[in-house]
Amino acid sequence: MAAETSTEVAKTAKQFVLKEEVIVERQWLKLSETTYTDPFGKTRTWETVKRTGNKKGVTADGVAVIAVLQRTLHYDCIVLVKQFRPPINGYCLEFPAGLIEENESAETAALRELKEETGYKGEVIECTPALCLDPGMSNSTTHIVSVVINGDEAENTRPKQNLDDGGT
Ligand SMILES: Nc1ncnc2c1ncn2[C@H]1C[C@H](O)[C@@H](COP(=O)(O)OP(=O)(O)O)O1
Repeated sequence: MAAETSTEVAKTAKQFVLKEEVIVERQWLKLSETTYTDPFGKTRTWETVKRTGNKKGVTADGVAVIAVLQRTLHYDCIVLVKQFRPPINGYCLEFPAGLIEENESAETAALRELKEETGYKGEVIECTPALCLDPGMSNSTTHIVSVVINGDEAENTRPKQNLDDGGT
């Protein structure tokens, strides 16, 4: 690595957002122009995507569930769901996931989404803090929730999905 020389400008300025202007807002998402200061104190802009709405009593936008299915005489399995995702015009194999509802805890949302998307009833083991998985584009946050499923229990032997319509 090159040694710092006296001609270089020190990157010392504390960075912060000055303003945010909404360019377009629709039902689910909005695109904004975020004006912020760079490390040298210069004003710059960023294109930012945020979810619309201001849900009360939630600690993140969504949850993703790492669910381990445990059954006697079987290897443990991680449960994934296959879903069509319009932004990529293709199908994804994903952890069961979804948006947290108003005043719902991450743990409750995780078990609800797991039940809706896979039919399994799980038990929460661990939950991460809210994680921002794509901060270069969005402020959207997710809790990753670890769950175990007792596959020997009667209600987990023939799980059935129970999805809503999805989309608009
Ligand atoms: N960008 C978007 N465009 C259209 N519908 C959206 C959307 N983001 C979310 N939705 C809708 C679709 C779903 O009916 C609903 C909630 O989705 P979800 O099941 O909680 O999350 P996920 O899509 O991760 O499974 O929100």
